[in-house]
Amino acid sequence: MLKSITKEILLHSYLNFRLLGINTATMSLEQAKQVAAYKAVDEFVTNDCVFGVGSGSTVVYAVQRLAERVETDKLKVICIPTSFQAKQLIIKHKLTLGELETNPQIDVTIDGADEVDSNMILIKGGGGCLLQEKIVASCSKKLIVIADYTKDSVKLGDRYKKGIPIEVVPMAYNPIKNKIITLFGGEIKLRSAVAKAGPVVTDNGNFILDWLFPNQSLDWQKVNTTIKMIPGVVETGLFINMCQKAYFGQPEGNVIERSASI
Ligand SMILES: O=C(CO)[C@H](O)[C@H](O)COP(=O)(O)O
Repeated sequence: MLKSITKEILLHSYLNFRLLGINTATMSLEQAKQVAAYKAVDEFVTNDCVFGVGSGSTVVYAVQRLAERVETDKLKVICIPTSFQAKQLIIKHKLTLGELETNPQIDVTIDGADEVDSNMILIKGGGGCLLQEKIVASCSKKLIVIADYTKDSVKLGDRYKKGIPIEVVPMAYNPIKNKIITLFGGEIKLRSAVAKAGPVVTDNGNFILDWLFPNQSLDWQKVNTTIKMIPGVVETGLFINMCQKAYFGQPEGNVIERSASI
């Protein structure tokens, strides 16, 4: 039943995209995000659960699906946001908004990713929400990633070319930048805002550095710990040993799954 509903929704989306004149490549990417999101919600969201809501464009589909399930299946779900965007999505869909103060233990968080390597190490923070995303993930029994096929890689940096986002306290951005380059090499850019002059300011009032790391094999656990020890670094976009399962939506509409080895 659920499968046929999902198929029908996808067919409608396809026809709508065609009518709106959106090209097939765009349609495929959006369709890929949607199928991954719907599958994850259908498999992991249960009645009476506390649900972590990730950030980004793929999560929009997950929240849409959650709202449908809450309505049709009368599910009781408390939603914990990972960003301003996630909070707005929860409010828009009239879902129950919670917070870590009252719900410190989350059953499952569904979030997007910029890249997922073969060891289930994630790069996150392309949308600048890495700090709250990592806090919420760390309070979750399960972190499930939803992504389109372009995020699926063997080695970090194979697919995502914008580097590892690092959230930093504004006054320290320049020394942190120099320290990371001295320690590991590569190049670092202070992320610039698009519709504002100057840098991106995160939901937490910080800056984001994007570290274009050198193309060599790195011990990510060690890299993450070392960077986090630099005074002024708030959080990195490296998510290591946090994600149990990833769903990659494919252009043809199917979903490829990857699980962490335990
Ligand atoms: O980490 C994130 C935001 O900080 C997002 O989850 C990541 O950027 C993926 O976004 P999208 O689903 O739009 O591709």
